[in-house]
Amino acid sequence: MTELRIAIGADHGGVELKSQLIAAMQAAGHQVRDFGTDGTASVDYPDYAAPVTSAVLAGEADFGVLVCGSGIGMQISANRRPGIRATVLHNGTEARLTRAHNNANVACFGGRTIGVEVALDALKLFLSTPYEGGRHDRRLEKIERPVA
Ligand SMILES: O=C(CO)[C@H](O)[C@H](O)[C@H](O)COP(=O)(O)O
Repeated sequence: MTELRIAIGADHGGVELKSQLIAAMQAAGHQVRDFGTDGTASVDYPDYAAPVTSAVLAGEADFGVLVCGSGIGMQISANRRPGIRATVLHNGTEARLTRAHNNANVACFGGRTIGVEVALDALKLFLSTPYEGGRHDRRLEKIERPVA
């Protein structure tokens, strides 16, 4: 697999899974930039979605990975930023499809809702599946276009 630059962040509900995802990505040869959090003290997920999505939008990271209790708060926060396409992943099929069809650039996980093996499988597929383009370009352009 090509070496990728990954920005990752989590709140307290995702910190354990974050460590496991980092270890797997580093073992696969990817370059990982960890924006925290590093402990189980209660924090606010938007504070971690912000620097990770900034790194993706600035071109400093190829992909972002965000983990909270459910993945949902991170997904909502990340998708407020134009140019970010973030998806909560529950399995490998969703990971493959959101790359192939949606050109997703941020993968979100629920540290309290997904098993580590399923998360690792989904992340591997997310990072290795290319965007298909073609008819999907038209739809992604419509997402970015202001609604009249
Ligand atoms: O945003 C979320 C819910 O959609 C995340 O799961 C958060 O991690 C969660 O809300 C944090 O909850 P806590 O009770 O403050 O630990």
